[in-house]
Amino acid sequence: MSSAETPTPRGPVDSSRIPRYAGPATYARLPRLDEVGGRTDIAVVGVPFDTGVSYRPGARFGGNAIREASRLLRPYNPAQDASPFALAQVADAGDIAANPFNINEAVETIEAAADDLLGTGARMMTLGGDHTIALPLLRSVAKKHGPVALLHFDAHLDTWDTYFGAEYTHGTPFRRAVEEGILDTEALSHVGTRGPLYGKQDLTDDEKLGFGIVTSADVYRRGADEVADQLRQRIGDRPLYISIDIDCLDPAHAPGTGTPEAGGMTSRELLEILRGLSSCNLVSADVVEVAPAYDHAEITAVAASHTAYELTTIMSRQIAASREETTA
Ligand SMILES: N=C(N)NCCCC(=O)O
Ligand SMILES: [Zn+2]
Ligand SMILES: [Zn+2]
Repeated sequence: MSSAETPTPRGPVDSSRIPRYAGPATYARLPRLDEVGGRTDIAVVGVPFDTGVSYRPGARFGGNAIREASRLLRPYNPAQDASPFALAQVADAGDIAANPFNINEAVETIEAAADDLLGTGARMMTLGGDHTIALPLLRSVAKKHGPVALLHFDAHLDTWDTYFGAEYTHGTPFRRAVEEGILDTEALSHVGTRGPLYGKQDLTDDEKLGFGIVTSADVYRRGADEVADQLRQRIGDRPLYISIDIDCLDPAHAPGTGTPEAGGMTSRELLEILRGLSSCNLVSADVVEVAPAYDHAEITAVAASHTAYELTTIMSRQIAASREETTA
């Protein structure tokens, strides 16, 4: 497509004219999908679903809490020297309506809705919801790209087998994904892992599935830059999916979550690692497990809104770069 045919993206509401606290919240005050003709380069979509949790519920309210907390985001991202909402069209695609009383049906609904969005050519920036939703999202992404590299930021492994006999839960999505062959097992990493496990076997099982682990202590000792370099080398130019459980952060940085664990990363470390991955081929991403009932002063929702902002910036820079390549 020539640049003449590329419409100028419609950006966020101008906060110097309409106070940022006015009006209904979309992510970053961006237009809704219907306001940009149903087509967008990046679709920010909520998944208000938390039937898969093993402890505190409430992540069903996470997406809207992140939208509310994102009102203060500004259009230029100095850390990546980019204006993400000008480089590509980013729009808020609303919520996927998943059945709260039937996990299997919800998983199917989420996959079908993701198929529709990805089918339009959009990349997805999903706001959860509990971590169960990563499985149907990965299924859909793999239909489009083949098995993808996965970076999984989380206190937890989420590669357990079942809970109370249920195979789709927030503790099991990545075991299911490996079993289903939708992940590229040469490039799977957990980042921010910590906390008690059921037994040592959890680690053996996880390693057998193909995962490497960067613990939160590793991040502290080695620093964000070195960790990002190492991850980038492992990922190479593979299509990459990033799944961020906000409980990768220390409860001091993200109290509003369902299964908090002490000793986590700071939000500065998380944002810096993501910035260090800006050259990766990020095809879609999620930020999950924000449970606003346990939040204070929007600490968690603000961290999540900035996390999604860095991810969106990575994607929009790549979209702009590949557009330039095809017009050159
Ligand atoms: N994905 C999250 N947040 N937590 C998984 C914890 C599973 C457990 O209760 O053992
Ligand atoms: Zn977790
Ligand atoms: Zn998780």
